[in-house]
Amino acid sequence: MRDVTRQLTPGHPNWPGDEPYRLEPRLRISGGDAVNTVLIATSSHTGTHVDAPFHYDDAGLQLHEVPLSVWVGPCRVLSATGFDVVPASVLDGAGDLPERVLLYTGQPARWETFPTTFSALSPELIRALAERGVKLVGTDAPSVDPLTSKTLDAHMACKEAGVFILEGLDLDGVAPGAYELVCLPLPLWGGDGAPARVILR
Ligand SMILES: N[C@@H](CC(=O)c1ccccc1NC=O)C(=O)O
Ligand SMILES: [Zn+2]
Ligand SMILES: [Zn+2]
Repeated sequence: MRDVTRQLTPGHPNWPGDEPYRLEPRLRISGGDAVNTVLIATSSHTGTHVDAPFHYDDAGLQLHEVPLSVWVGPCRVLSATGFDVVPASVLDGAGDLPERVLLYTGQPARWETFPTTFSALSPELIRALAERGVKLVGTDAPSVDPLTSKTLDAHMACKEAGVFILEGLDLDGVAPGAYELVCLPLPLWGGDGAPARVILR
């Protein structure tokens, strides 16, 4: 079993301008309360997280409308390092693919700062995955589109092809191959996405 989740730490690098993860103390035993509690604050797109289609499509499914079966089941890890934009040719010779494909683009296990230059996925790759029956694409990069994209071409290709998105994985040192993916997003009603705990086994 391998945990491929980025640990959320206070100040975890975030999409520029977005809300960082933090815990704001509410009740404190040290202050005379019976228990400790916190307010959990974070963007829905911090660290390892899923996108619900509503993130990039007003008419798309919100998180509670996406079946858990999307996120759990057979998957393949493919290596796709060294690209600005990952081309469809990374699937050459990959054979039959399961419904979930995770791409290692070379991101390190820990982000000290937000990686502003990362590998995006090409719309052609998204379409080629969908043609092979893939329903979920995952990446170790913070997004499937480049940081400065205004048109979100890969997200739009996912919308058109019905491919769900998992972002911000830690795939450093994971051997390419076949696994079972267990990705459990927080059950946030109405969410456009959510942090997820993700393991491979
Ligand atoms: N596409 C990125 C997030 C993203 O685009 C974003 C996240 C927070 C605030 C603004 C964002 N994009 C704005 O154009 C993602 O899915 O994680
Ligand atoms: Zn996201
Ligand atoms: Zn996204």
